[in-house]
Amino acid sequence: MNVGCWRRIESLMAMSYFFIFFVFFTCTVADDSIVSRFQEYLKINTAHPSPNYHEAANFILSQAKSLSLETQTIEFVKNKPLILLKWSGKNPNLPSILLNSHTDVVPVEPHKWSHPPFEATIDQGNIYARGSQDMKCVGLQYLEAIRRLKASNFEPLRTIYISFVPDEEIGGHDGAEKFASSNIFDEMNVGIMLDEGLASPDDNYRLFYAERCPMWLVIKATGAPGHGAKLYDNTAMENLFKSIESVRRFRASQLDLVKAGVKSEGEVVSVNMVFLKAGTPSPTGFVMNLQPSEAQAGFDIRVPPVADQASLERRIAEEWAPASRNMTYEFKQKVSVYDKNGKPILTAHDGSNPWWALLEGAIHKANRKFGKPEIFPASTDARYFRLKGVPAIGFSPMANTPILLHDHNEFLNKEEYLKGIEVYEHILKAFASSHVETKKDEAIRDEL
Ligand code: MET
Ligand SMILES: [Zn+2]
Ligand SMILES: [Zn+2]
Repeated sequence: MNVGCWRRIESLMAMSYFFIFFVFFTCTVADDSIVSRFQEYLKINTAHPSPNYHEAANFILSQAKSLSLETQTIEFVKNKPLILLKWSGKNPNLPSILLNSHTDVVPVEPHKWSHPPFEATIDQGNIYARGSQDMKCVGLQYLEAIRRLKASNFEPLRTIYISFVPDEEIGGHDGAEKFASSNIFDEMNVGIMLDEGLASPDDNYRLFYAERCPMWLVIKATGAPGHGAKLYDNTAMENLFKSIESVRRFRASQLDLVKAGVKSEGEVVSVNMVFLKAGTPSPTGFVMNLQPSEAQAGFDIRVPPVADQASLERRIAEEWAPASRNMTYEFKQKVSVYDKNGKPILTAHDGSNPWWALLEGAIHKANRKFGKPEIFPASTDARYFRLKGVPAIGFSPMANTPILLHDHNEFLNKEEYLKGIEVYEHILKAFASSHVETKKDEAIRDEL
């Protein structure tokens, strides 16, 4: 080989090194700005009881502007803005796609966190913040996927809406519930909606077709007050404890079904005591030689759509808070697991729902796996949309991630976040290009 030939090989090699370096450098810079935008959103403190909704709204609106999306700010209730974004499809007559996320997060106990919950610190690639899993990740991943689709000149056939709603963590009544029953929503002609799911500790994503419904129960016992030294029947405390024992027996029976592998978490009724309130306060704590005349306990109950909700209500009235034991009860939140025709609220997840196959295909295209469809063990805004007959799938692309929603030290790994964007890119491409005819959930339930 002559010298000239060597030179040419050398310069070709130098060019390819430069090219590889250039691609690597460009990707890293792009990834850094994607992660910075996520951090910016996480730093906005939208924790209850006083979420900073306006700052979150301004941030989302500025992102929407950079993506040339149409925007609408809707206040069904003053100071609780719902941001609705729109990317118009080439065929606006086809049913649209709705991507939903909530902007609020649950409160924190900051001193129990290893990193401050509203600083979005990155430690060993993990982004620590309240909302990193539940569910600011998903909201921004939708937008980042749209950014990439726009950059590749993709044009959706169907219109894509993206909603950022307030108040999910306190029941969604001033957010998704009002939105789903508004004329604005009816006019959107939504054919499929996506909402939140859960992280998965293994490498299978989790997909949800239904959810348990919350029944937040407070039971109250009354009884004659008396001397702290006297043993007698029917005290408020004794009456309450008989109920608590009964609740605990029921709880154990449900947990046993899960432990034995007979049912999954979403298929049993969960009941957890969340507060106890009793006693007569004194400047040093509580009066010790007085048996109180009232005692209360609160329970977070979650009921799967496959359970008999009416019989659970009978159990509450007859065993957990019977009038015969001087007890009363009230629900702080009670959501029916049935629709107006008495059918359980769920989204078809078999061949009758073409969206399901499109979603699974898109996840495979992104080289990811998923497990068997599940019932979401907690509650989401998806139920309001399912109630309107719209198929809804719960999905948060977080594999190989511990489940930390509502926990201390909530985090999401940076690479997992970036991977999720790619997954949504595939899903949106599949959904927005699809011509498939789809049925409303209500029609599918009628056939069941
Ligand atoms: N998503 C929250 C939860 O499951 C809020 C539900 S409101 C009834 O606890
Ligand atoms: Zn959530
Ligand atoms: Zn939550």
